[in-house]
Amino acid sequence: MLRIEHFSKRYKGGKKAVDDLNLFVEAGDIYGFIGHNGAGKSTTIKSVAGVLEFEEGTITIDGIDIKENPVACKKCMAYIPDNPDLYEHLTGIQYLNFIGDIFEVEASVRKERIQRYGDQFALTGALGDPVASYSHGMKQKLAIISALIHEPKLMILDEPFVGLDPKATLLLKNTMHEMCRRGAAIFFSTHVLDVAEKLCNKVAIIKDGKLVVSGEMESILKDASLEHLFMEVTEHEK
Ligand SMILES: Nc1ncnc2c1ncn2[C@@H]1O[C@H](COP(=O)(O)OP(=O)(O)OP(=O)(O)O)[C@@H](O)[C@H]1O
Repeated sequence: MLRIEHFSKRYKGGKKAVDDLNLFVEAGDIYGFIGHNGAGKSTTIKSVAGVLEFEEGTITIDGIDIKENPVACKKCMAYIPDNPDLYEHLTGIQYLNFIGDIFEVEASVRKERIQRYGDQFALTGALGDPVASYSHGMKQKLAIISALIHEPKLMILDEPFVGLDPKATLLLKNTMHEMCRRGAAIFFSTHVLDVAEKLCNKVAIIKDGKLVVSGEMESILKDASLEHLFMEVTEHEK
């Protein structure tokens, strides 16, 4: 579903933020991406989402190259940044309809999904209010609902659990499972290692722009915890 091959990114005047990264996410995967602050997670995620240019390597989504055909890639994925920049002057429902228009989701299908996800995430009552009046968690929920409107094959999320209340956290986890059961794939960054350990079937650890561990959670961890492994590889490995 997502193939990142020999991907490197250098910001102007800086060292490589990501260096020769190879990572493969398959349909049905919930793939966690972890690393210290500044390790290169957001840089990778933004490049996959097609919002950051890069010079080295290839990224394909469902077999489509993000550089060659960014629009086709964006049609089959959803990206939720760590701090969603929503249109504050719109109401929640206007925003969802705007996203529905962009992704050409048919009106009756859209209505049903907005109702279902709005109810699930307890946001239906606030959809008539301007986004500017939402709390951080409400904006996160709106961004999640907008991502689900077109049933993406790949969902990419940067720190999705920050700011969500326990109920919304559980709902998001359930939604991720549900998406994967119908053959979609999820790739997300997080600092919450116990959530990643329980939720993900695969994990990758990045350190100073380089991948240090990746693969099936069970075979990587053996009897250790993800926290233990993370500390071991990020503190000791050069
Ligand atoms: N716009 C930018 N211009 C220059 N350097 C940048 C820019 N964005 C990120 N960097 C640098 O690239 C490296 C990787 O940053 P990135 O944001 O990808 O890390 P991260 O793993 O997402 O960190 P965090 O967990 O703090 O969000 C860091 O050294 C950072 O300083």
